[in-house]
Amino acid sequence: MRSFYRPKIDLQGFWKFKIDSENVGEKNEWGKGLESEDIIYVPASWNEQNPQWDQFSSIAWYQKDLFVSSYESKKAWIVFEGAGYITKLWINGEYVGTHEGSFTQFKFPIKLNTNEFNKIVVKIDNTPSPYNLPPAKDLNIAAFDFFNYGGIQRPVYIEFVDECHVEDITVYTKSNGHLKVEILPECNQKYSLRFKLVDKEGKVLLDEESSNEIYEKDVGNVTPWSPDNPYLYTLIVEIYVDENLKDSIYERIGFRDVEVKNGRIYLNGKPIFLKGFGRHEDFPILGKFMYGAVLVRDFYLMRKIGANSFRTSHYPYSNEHLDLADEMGFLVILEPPLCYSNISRVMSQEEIAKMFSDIKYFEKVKHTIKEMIRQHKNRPSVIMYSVMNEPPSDMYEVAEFIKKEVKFLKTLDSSRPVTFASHRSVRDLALEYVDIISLNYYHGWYTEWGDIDSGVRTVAMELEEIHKKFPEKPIIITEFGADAIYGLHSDPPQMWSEEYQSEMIRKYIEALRKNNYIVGFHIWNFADFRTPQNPGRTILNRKGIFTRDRQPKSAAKVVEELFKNKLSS
Ligand SMILES: Cc1cc(=O)oc2cc(O[C@@H]3O[C@H](C(=O)O)[C@@H](O)[C@H](O)[C@H]3O)ccc12
Repeated sequence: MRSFYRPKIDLQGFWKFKIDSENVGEKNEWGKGLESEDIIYVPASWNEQNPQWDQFSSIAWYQKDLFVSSYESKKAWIVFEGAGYITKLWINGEYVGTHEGSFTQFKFPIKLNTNEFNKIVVKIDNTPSPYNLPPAKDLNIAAFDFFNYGGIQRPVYIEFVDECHVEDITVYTKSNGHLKVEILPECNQKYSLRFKLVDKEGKVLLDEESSNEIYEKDVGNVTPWSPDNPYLYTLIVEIYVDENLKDSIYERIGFRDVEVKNGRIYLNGKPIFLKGFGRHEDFPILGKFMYGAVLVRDFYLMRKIGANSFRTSHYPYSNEHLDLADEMGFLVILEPPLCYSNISRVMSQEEIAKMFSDIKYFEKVKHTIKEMIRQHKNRPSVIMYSVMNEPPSDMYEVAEFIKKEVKFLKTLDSSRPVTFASHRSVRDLALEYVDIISLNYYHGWYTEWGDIDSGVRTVAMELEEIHKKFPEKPIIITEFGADAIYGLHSDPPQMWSEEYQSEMIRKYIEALRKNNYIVGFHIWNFADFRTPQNPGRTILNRKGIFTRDRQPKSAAKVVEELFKNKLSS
């Protein structure tokens, strides 16, 4: 939800910074102000801004001093689009609140002093823990294969609103022009609402008043949203008291339907085939902040190659990231920060069973999923949810957790299909709980290494077995790929060479595309990205078909040919 109307102070820029390795800041009342000469830029992860902070994954403090002249009778809140892992806030020495989780937006109501400087002090605790989402033991022993960047990593700003305002809206659309909007107003006075729908050319299609918090309308002849024509409308909701405008918010919406039937995924009544990538938010020096220009380059590269889709592996991406998916017509599988690929490095089997049976852990997961859906539910690009990545779901306790999680998610949003990315193949006990089966395969890399043909045969056999068991469910290959060091060549193709990566991707797609129950291929990964240090990684995971600075490896041409000529749309 965005607004052209609410006054806003962007807190992007240089902040005071102080490392607190011993966690003494709270005891010494650093919330009242920091003594430090260190400077940091927001938004961006702290790690690569100074080599001394690179391997630092503990506690650090930020401070911004802000002169506020006046903000009349408005309410103020501070919005963090993403910071963490644990964020604590003080304003002028007063503790305000705490938030857990790095990848979802949150806000705190705040009181600012006028005609003087206000001290905004933030404590970030990015200490890895097995109970974090996602779990880790330390910087290099994590259940996930991406670097544990920390800090205020996404935009942060102060927004001013009237006491009477729109707190949230939920939008449902259909490709035939049906529109339903649920409003959550916060207002102690008698109010009225106004709904406006404006098309791309600026033509006002609707302008209606209503006192009802549910607004439903057949708009009529709309242009549906699709990857070929990602047509967006602007929906504006205004709230009035005695004819006086109190708040105005907007959403960019698309009219589209998603359905799973007859073993396929349908968008606006037509079967779709997903061609794309698992991605990461990762860029040199910025860490987990994706600068808008980098996103634009990424999306043009994906478009050039013929991709139409990606998964937000392995956490919900930033607002700007998904704004661009809406604007440029990419189909998104939205995933919460639940990634368990290497969980056995972090905890024992008994500990895993205990964690997944723990009601407190489930409550934490529910809370994060709620935040993720609230933030991204109105996006036309989001066509399905992946509830987690690579859980050890050959264990009964984990499969039961997934069953509960899927059920919970559907109570929040039943309009989109649900999946999870499995790497347990035929041994997975949770495939029955999802609408679409998603499988990650690395035969030819982690197993049958050096022998792509044998790897592909194994995958083909396992797929047949899974399809026989669930003949009605569409299957997406959500991960497959091989590391390639840019500039390393080998004839014949050998592991880590550009040729091996190209061959692996080509052979997987050529062999498996014949199975008509497969409805998508996502290559792992779009670009190289930073990982924890371990003997299997050379600072980066090199499975990108682009380098970390977005230059193409040989595989990029191969993928373009496959996506454009060998796979249907
Ligand atoms: C050691 C290992 C074996 C295996 O068969 O699969 C596998 C998968 C792993 O994680 C997933 O794959 C990507 C990768 O390894 O390149 C990760 O980057 C991704 O986040 C994971 O979904 C890790 C290790 C193994």
